[in-house]
Order: sequence, then C-alpha cells, then structure tokens
Amino acid sequence: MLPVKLKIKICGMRDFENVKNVLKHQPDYMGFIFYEKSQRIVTEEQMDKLLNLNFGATKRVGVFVNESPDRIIELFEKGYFDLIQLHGDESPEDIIKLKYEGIEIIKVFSVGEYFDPAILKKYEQIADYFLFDTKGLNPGGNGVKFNWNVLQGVKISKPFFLSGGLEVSDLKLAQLMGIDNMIALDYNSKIELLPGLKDLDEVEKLLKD
Ligand SMILES: O=C(O)c1ccccc1N[C@@H]1O[C@H](COP(=O)(O)O)[C@@H](O)[C@H]1O
Repeated sequence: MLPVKLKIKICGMRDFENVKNVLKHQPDYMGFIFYEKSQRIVTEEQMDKLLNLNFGATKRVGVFVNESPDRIIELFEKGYFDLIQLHGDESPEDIIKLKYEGIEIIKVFSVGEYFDPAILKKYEQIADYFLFDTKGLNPGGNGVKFNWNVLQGVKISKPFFLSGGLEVSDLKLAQLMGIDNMIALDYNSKIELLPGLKDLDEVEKLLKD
C-alpha cells in the first residue's frame, strides 16, 4: 500500500515572529488556543497583531474547551479563525448554534486504553471533522501519545485529525499505517522550545516536501 499524504496542523501558536516563520513553511492548519488554563493561551491583543500577517492557504483554527457559543461567535466575527476545534464536553445543541453561524467544526475525542466508537454517533451530522487526542490530566496538550491501534477497525465516518504527543518521526509511521479517513496530523508540545514557541528546525523537517 502506498503511504497516504497527510495534512499538517501546527497548534498552540501566539508569538508574532514565530508565527511568521512557521508560515514560511505553509502548514495546512495553524491552531490558536483560547483556553484560559492553557500554557499556550493566545490573547486578543496577540491575535489582533497576527491579523496583519498573510496566512495564504494556511487555515486558522481556534481551539476551545467548554467555551460559550456566544463568546466563540464574537471571536469568529473578529476574524481570528476559519474553523474551530472543540476539546470539551460541548453539547450537540451548542455545536449546532455555531454551525448556524457558518463555522466549521473539528470535534475532539479523548482516547484512553480503549475507545467506544458509540460516542461518535451524536456528532456525526454536525461536526465537519473529528480529532482524536490522548485522554490525560488536561483537556489537551498532554504531550502523550495513545495507542493508535485502538482506532484500527473502528468505523470513523468523518475525515479526522490524529493528535496527542506527536513527534516529527510519527509522520512516516502514520502515513504507513493509513487509518481510513485520517487526513491530518496535529503537532503541538513535542515540537516546542517553550510553551507556545515552536522549534523551527522541527517545523522545517515536518513540512520540507
Ligand atoms: O495545548 C494545550 O495547552 C491545549 C489546551 C487545551 C486544549 C487543547 C490543547 N492543545 C491541543 O491538544 C492536542 C494535543 O497536544 P499535544 O501534542 O499532546 O501537546 C492538540 O490538538 C493541541 O491542539
């Protein structure tokens, strides 16, 4: 089987120069975390500055944990992101409100030792993408990989992102594994110098071809 081509998301960005330098490598997605307990939280002031940059084809993702739909819509209207990633226990009703505003949705599921695919059912009609991250102490950014084999054989009806402690070397492994409907890898804490500051050498290795 030929290795699949996967898109790349670089998440947890906020520093102007770092964002500018990462954009030179044109990731498919760049994530900004709007969660007050995150070490990588981005402020509105930082986002306002970042709006001066040319993102080209890179889609901006706003990352949220149990945020109110009204607040998400307010930030969306400021033009801070193109789509959102929801890491909490957001209800289908809240997500539908966001869909009405024309916001594309990535719904996150935390994966432990086992994964019950029944949870996917109620989000199938309303999410545009799924994302599988490692279950951990924090809602995201735990820097720990889960056993991807738990997804093998599970029917995943939406295109999905794979996440959770990913390192550069995981790209080849994920490409070879080629789980059905996997379209992107989401990189965060394992390619950082400091929280919110990405290592440009690692970014270059990931996006060199
Ligand atoms: O990175 C964070 O601080 C964070 C906080 C709250 C929700 C999501 C967060 N990050 C997302 O978590 C996954 C996995 O990150 P890691 O590779 O394990 O560090 C990724 O989708 C980040 O976007």
